[in-house]
Amino acid sequence: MSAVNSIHPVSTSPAALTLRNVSKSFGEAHIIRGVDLELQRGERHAFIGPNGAGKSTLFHLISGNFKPSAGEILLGEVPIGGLSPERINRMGLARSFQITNIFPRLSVFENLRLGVMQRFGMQYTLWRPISQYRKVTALAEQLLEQVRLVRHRDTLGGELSYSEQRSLEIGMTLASDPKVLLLDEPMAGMSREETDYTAELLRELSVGRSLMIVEHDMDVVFSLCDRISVLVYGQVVATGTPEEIRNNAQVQEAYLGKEVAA
Ligand SMILES: Nc1ncnc2c1ncn2[C@@H]1O[C@H](COP(=O)(O)OP(=O)(O)OP(=O)(O)O)[C@@H](O)[C@H]1O
Repeated sequence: MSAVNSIHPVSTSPAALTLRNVSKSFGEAHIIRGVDLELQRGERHAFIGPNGAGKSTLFHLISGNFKPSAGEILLGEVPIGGLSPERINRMGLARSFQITNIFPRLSVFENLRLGVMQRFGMQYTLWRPISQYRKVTALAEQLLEQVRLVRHRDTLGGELSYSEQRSLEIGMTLASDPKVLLLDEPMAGMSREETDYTAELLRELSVGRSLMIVEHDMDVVFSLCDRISVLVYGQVVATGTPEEIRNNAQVQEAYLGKEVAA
């Protein structure tokens, strides 16, 4: 199957994230098989593909949860393949998972403040300069507004609705002020209304960053993203603009069918 390789002119090089011939095997199972990709600065890029194609595995490789069996991963111009997730996070890449990952017994504000403290490598201690405390508080307040949770400032994380919990989680992901943001199925389990709301939120929050998402909701993928890559059996079979992917007969046949043609 031939790849559609059109580079969307979102920004000039170097790319925010580069994958060169990235592969991952578990024993004899070759799950990711030579993926090449350039995520441009400011670009919103989706990975789509059938269940088991390797989308989550690819995210695990980029975020440092798995070590590549072969190939190169660069954040900007710096190789990150095989580094720890914490180190990669400090270098400017943040990731959220399919499962919501917040502290249910802390308030929304406390969750966000914890995220900001982690960014500065701060632990909970009684002794901290007041200036640092103010900075952390100000940044947490800013995040609270960005993820539109001001009215839930003092609500416990566990008492938010599901989509509000995902908004909070996105806020915590942003607490490290990442250049590259990876979101794994951010709309999973949401109603149509919640999905539309979250898509709009992501559009706002991704300004000035590069976003890579894995998402099964094709309406979101095609309206939110600048480019889409189609992963089948661990290989990128096409990369292109939504229009290019929509019109790619091989993609329609191999995976999307009527969903995209409609
Ligand atoms: N640690 C592991 N050891 C062995 N096989 C694994 C491991 N992690 C994932 N796999 C296999 O890799 C394949 C790809 O899984 P992955 O979760 O990356 O797919 P996916 O495209 O994200 O699927 P979905 O859309 O269902 O989430 C699957 O066959 C899975 O069983």
